[in-house]
Amino acid sequence: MLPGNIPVALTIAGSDSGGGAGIQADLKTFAFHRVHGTVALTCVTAQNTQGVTRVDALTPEAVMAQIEAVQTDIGFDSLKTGMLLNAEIIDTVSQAIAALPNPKVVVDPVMVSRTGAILLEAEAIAAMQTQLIPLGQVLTPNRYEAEILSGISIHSEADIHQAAQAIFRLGCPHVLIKGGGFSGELRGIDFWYDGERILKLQTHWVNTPHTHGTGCSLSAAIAANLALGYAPGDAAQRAKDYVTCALGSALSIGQGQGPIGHWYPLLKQG
Ligand SMILES: Nc1ncnc2c1ncn2[C@@H]1O[C@H](COP(=O)(O)OP(=O)(O)O)[C@@H](O)[C@H]1O
Ligand SMILES: Cc1ncc(COP(=O)(O)O)c(N)n1
Repeated sequence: MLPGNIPVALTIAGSDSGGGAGIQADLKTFAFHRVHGTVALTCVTAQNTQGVTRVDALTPEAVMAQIEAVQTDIGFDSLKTGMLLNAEIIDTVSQAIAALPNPKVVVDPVMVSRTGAILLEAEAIAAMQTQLIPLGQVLTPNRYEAEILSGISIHSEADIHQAAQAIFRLGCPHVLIKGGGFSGELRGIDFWYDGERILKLQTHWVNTPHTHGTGCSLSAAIAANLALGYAPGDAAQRAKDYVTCALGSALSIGQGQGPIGHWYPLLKQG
């Protein structure tokens, strides 16, 4: 048995049968941070490296029961939300989070998969904006999600700054706009805004088509680092480093976009 307190994180997200994104990415990320991962599953996707062929939602009651089961026995130091699919699940998850005493919450506002599948119903976007986002400590939209949440179409660094400020006004104190969808010199640069300063989180661009699960893994790594006790800004920088390394070991499996390789630290040990 390990001594001391084991850090625990909870992911409230969907399942990806291909093992690249969703709770599968989250649990791998937690494990590689030596954080015990727990789960409240919101939906099951039939998914592979090429696309999503079916989505089945769990009931909001089933989602709430999972959160309560973890909370009343194991507890958790941080949580992240991923694919929530519909307004009813967002409502339930928001109620559960609002009842927590001192939550460290990362909201990944998952809307569309890399392969173009809808992962959040259009009528649920308002619930995401008004109910869930104000409860988060860190919010991690990609380019598309930042455009939807801010109403600003992003073509330049000035647009990113404007979007970050507009999203900040939704009520989450740290906004990280992710740069996987940017082009030119903005490619791969993430923008961190805390209401005062905009910081660039920059590593290097990895030239691979196998990027499935980068966003899920980034938000899970932020949650893991929050569970480990890091401050939000440090947690974000460490998460960015983690995802960059995992992209460098991405897996060429399936016919489409393979997942990032979480076990790069083991490969390094030989
Ligand atoms: N090819 C790449 N090389 C380096 N970093 C990348 C690459 N693609 C995405 N990233 C990084 O992965 C993280 C997830 O970003 P992004 O792909 O924009 O999110 P999502 O998966 O939600 O669409 C960000 O830190 C982004 O900068
Ligand atoms: C269950 C689930 N959750 C999240 C994503 C987004 O990940 P990506 O942007 O890499 O497709 C996904 N494809 N599936």
